[in-house]
Amino acid sequence: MGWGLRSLRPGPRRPAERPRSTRPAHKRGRACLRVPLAGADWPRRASLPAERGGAWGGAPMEVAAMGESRVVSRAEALELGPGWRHACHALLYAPCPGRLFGRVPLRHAVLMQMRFDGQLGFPGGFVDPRDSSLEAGLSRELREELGPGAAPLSLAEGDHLGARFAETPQRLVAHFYAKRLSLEQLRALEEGATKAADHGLEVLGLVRVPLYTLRDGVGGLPTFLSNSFVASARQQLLQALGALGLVPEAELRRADAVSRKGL
Ligand SMILES: O=c1[nH]cnc2c1ncn2[C@H]1C[C@H](O)[C@@H](COP(=O)(O)OP(=O)(O)O)O1
Repeated sequence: MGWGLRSLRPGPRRPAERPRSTRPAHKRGRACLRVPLAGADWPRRASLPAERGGAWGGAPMEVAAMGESRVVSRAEALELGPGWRHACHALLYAPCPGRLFGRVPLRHAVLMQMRFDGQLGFPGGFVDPRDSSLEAGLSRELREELGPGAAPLSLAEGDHLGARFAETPQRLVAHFYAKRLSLEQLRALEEGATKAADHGLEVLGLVRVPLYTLRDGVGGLPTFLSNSFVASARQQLLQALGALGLVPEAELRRADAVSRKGL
């Protein structure tokens, strides 16, 4: 089955499955749900650029206290049929040669956003039945949340990094994309984001993720990871940083462990 409107249309939901809404009034009816994602890493893809080669290797992170979910390819996700909702979010990043305090390499600029609910997440959102494809839905959401500067980004199937689906609390597939920009493009996005329709409403501001760990072993990425993240965003961040080779995996594991122990 190819992409079709039917595959995006949510099926009937039992009232017991309906979560309490924290949505702004204008988006009520479009459910905001936590997606419990855990377990194995996203499949590696031969088509990934060389810099995406880092393998996650050992035990998966965030297994504890997570519900059941499964990895699914983009094509398989589209075969799930009616009754499944799809959400697409994207990690936008750029090489960043600068050094903090003149000595700590910044490595890359990676964008996340502070959401209306006080949690951190990636730009993106639910795909609507009227969107012609997952990527069209993602592009629409990026324009709403990042402003007109997002229009030329044109995320494509090839930028799909992975997806997971879960049956509870609602049948939802969480797709994740990554796109490498130039630092100039990323800066232009940051500057233009205050013109976005959602700015000051659903999106309170863009933030860059610190990809370094400071000398005290806590400042930087470990502290950032101790923030509150929406749904699977924290896991998506860690997996993408590893898969894209933006942070060495040993450092990622350490930052994850430190942030969990309590700072
Ligand atoms: O960054 C994210 N990573 C994974 N899942 C996310 C992220 N942000 C939100 N979500 C979840 C929460 C909801 O179940 C859906 C859609 O949420 P949202 O992006 O707020 O949707 P709209 O912009 O209102 O369309 O994904």
